[in-house]
Amino acid sequence: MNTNPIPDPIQAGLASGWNVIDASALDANRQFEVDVAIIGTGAGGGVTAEILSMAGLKILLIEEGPLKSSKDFKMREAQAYPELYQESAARKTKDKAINIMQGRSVGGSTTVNWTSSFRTPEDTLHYWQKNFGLQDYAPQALAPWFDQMERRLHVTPWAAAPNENNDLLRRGAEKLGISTAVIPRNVNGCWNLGYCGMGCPTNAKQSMLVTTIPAALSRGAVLLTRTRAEKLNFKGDRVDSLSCVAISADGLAPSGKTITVRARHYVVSGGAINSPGLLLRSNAPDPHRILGKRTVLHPVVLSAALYDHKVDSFAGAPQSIYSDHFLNTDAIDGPIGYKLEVPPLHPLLISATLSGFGEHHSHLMKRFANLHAIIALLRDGFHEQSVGGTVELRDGGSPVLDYPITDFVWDGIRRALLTMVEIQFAAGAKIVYPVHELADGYTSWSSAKKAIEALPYKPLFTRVVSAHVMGGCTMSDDTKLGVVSSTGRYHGVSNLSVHDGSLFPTSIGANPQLSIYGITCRLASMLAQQLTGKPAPVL
Ligand SMILES: Cc1cc2nc3c(=O)[nH]c(=O)nc-3n(C[C@H](O)[C@H](O)[C@H](O)COP(=O)(O)OP(=O)(O)OC[C@H]3O[C@@H](n4cnc5c(N)ncnc54)[C@H](O)[C@@H]3O)c2cc1C
Repeated sequence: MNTNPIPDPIQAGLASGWNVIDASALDANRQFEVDVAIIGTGAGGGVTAEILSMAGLKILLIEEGPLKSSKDFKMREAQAYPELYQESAARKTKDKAINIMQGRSVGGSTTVNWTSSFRTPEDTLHYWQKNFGLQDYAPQALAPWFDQMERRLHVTPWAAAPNENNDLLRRGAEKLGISTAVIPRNVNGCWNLGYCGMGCPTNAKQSMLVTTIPAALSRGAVLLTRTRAEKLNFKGDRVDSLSCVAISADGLAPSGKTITVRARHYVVSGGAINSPGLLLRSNAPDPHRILGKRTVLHPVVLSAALYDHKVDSFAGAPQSIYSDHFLNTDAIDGPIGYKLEVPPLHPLLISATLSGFGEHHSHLMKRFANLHAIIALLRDGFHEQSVGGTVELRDGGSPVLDYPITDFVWDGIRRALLTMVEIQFAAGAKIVYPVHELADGYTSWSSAKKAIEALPYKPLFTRVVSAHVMGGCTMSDDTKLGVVSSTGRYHGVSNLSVHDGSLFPTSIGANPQLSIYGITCRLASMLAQQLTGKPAPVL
C-alpha cells in the first residue's frame, strides 16, 4: 500500500503507459528509428523534448542516469550523490583543484539544482553580440522566450522570508551599504524544506523531471534510461546513426548490451563537459580545434563562519538572497566580477568542502547548527586571461576538464574572500573561516584581512568548486569562433544540433538554468518549424 500522500507524477505516468525503457534490464541489443534523438534530459534536453513532441515529431530521449521520482528522494546525501550526480558528486578537474557538481538522472542537473532562476544579464548578451557576432541574442529579442519559460516553470521571486543562512548575507551586506535582492525560484507550492540538492521530495521544484519530460512522454516520446550515447557515426555531412551502451543498474559500468539509434535529426543535450566529450569521441568535424575549449565554470569560493545563535543552514529555501554589487563594479571585461549567494549546508558536502582535518575540522562540524557560508561565483570567460578550460578525453573515452586558474582569476578569488569575510563580521560572526588550506579561523575583520592578503593563491590550497558548467560547444556563425551556429546547428553537419549550457561563449554571470531554458526554447522552436514545415507550438 502506498502510504505517501504526495502525488508522484512519474509513478502516475508510468502506470498510464509511458514508454520508458530501463536499458540496464535489457537482455538483447536494441535498435530504434525515430524523427529526433535527444541525448540528455536536463535543462536543454527537457525543453527540446516538450517542444518537438508538441510539434508531432517522434522523439527518443536517451539518458545515462536512472529515472527516479519523489518516492525515491529521501533527503539523504549518502543516497542522493551516487544516484543523482555525475561521478557521485565528486567530479573534478584534471588537476583535481576544482570539484564539479552536475546531475546524472532523468531531469539532469535540474533534478538536483537549487532553483535560483535569473534571466541572462544584458551585459552578457551584449558581450556575445559584440565578440561572437550573436546579433539575434539581444535582450528584447530573447525576452519572449524567457517569458514563455518563466510561465511554464512558475518562476517568481521567493515570497517567504529568507532562511537565516540567506538573511545573514542580507543583514551583513546592508550594514556595509552593499545592495542585495530576492532570488526568483522555479517552484510551485514549495514546502521550504531545503533539500533541493537531493531531489525535491514534494515535486514543488519545477525541474524537467516533473514538467517538460512528463509532457513529452504523455505525447508518446520514448525514454531510454541507463543508456549512454557513446558515438555519433557520420556519413558525409550527416549523422547516420548513434551508438549507445546500456549501463548496469548500479550505474557503474556498461552492461554489455548495445542500442543503435537512427534519426532524421540528433540533438546533443548532455550538458557542458559531457556534450563536447561525446562529440570529441565521435570525431565530429572541428577544423579550427575549438571543440571542448572555452568551458567555463563560474569558479566558486566560499567563506564559512560561526555565530552565537543557530543558523540551521540546511533548512529552508537554499538560495533566496543575492548581491550583484561586485559583479558589475567594473567593465565586464575588466577585473573579474563576482555574484554573492549562499549555499545550503548539508553535513556530507560541507565537511568535504571545508579545509583542515582532525580536531580543527571536528570542532567546526560539532557546531554545524551555528555554521553559515557565503559563496562568490566568479564571472569567467570575458577576459583574455579568463578563457575557461578545455575538455579532453581520458584513455577510456570519458571526458575530463583541464581548467587552469590564472592569476587574473586568483586576484578575483582573493577579493571575493575579503568581501565575504567582511560581510560575515558585519552580520555578527564570532569566527570566520575563509576556505583555504592555510587559513585559520579569525575573530576580527582586521586579522582576517591581513591573513587573506598574505595567503598563497594556488591550486589545491584555496577550495574552488562549481555547479555551473557552461561552454565547450561555443555558438557563433563565424566558424573560427563557434562549433555551433547561432541557431544551435553544428557547423558542417546537416542533421545535428546542440541544445544545452555548452552553447554559451562565456559564463552567464548568473545561475544558468533560465538562460538554458529560454535559449533552447527558441532553438527548439526553430528546429520544430524546420523539421515539420509548420509554425512551432508555444509552451
Ligand atoms: C547542485 C546543483 C545546484 C544548482 N543550482 C542551480 C540554481 O539554483 N540555479 C541555476 O540556474 N542553476 C543551478 N545549477 C545548474 C543548472 O542546473 C545547470 O546549469 C543546468 O541544468 C544545465 O543544463 P544542461 O541541459 O546543460 O545539462 P544537465 O541539466 O546537466 O543535463 C545533462 C543530462 O545529460 C545526461 N548525459 C550526459 N552525457 C550523456 C550521454 N553521453 N548519454 C546519455 N546521457 C547523457 C546527463 O546524465 C544529464 O542528465 C545547479 C547545478 C547543480 C548540480
